[in-house]
Amino acid sequence: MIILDQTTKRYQGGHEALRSVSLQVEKGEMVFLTGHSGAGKSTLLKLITRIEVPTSGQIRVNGHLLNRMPKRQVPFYRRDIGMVFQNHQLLMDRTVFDNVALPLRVSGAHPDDMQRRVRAALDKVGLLKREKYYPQMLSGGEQQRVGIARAVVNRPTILLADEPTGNLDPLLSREVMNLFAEFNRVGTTVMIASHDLGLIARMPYRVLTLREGSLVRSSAIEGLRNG
Ligand SMILES: Nc1ncnc2c1ncn2[C@@H]1O[C@H](COP(=O)(O)OP(=O)(O)OP(=O)(O)O)[C@@H](O)[C@H]1O
Repeated sequence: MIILDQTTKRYQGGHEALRSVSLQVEKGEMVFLTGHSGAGKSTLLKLITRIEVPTSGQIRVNGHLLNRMPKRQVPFYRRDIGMVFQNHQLLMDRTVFDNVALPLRVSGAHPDDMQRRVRAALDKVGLLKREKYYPQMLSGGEQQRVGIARAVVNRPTILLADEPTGNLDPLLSREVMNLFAEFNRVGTTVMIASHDLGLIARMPYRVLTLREGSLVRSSAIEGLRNG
């Protein structure tokens, strides 16, 4: 579960990226996070991954109070969170297998275990036959799916994505969103920051909307659908 309680984030220089945001995402829920460019979506995801810390207010994730988490505990905490980026941030000189294996190498997994888990993750995103390919040999949609496999290889309970369909055409965007929905169906909590209102409106999930750092709406999307 993700809980923000009157969370404010002011960056150095004084810009208030988030203003007293309170929200709760239930365990096993899938939500979209939307808002204009600069509204604070990435900042919110960075607070949840503990890349940034709030200036005031609290964040609690899976029972951990992030404000008070000692630095040495952060890598362990992050193993339970998968992160997907718009530009997927794959290593272009490594194979698909090695890219997906990266988080397991960092956490010191046993080689046998690594192989099994990388293949399981690639299987889930439909890329089992591409493990020996290099990223540039794949389409944009496939590259994004490698990024998703890497994010889930540690079997995180929370999956976060920052504009994961930003570079994809509508069909591939839909495929990628459906993939997130599949991970959600088996129990993963999913939060996706996205500008793609058309796509979001077609999916049955709660939408959190930020405007200039404030949460302006947290609702089901009936209005959007009917409108
Ligand atoms: N490290 C930083 N230092 C100072 N200001 C920052 C920093 N990171 C973000 N900001 C500012 O905070 C505000 C919110 O940024 P953020 O990246 O969270 O927005 P966003 O909603 O994700 O935008 P986009 O959709 O364009 O990615 C912006 O005004 C941005 O310029």
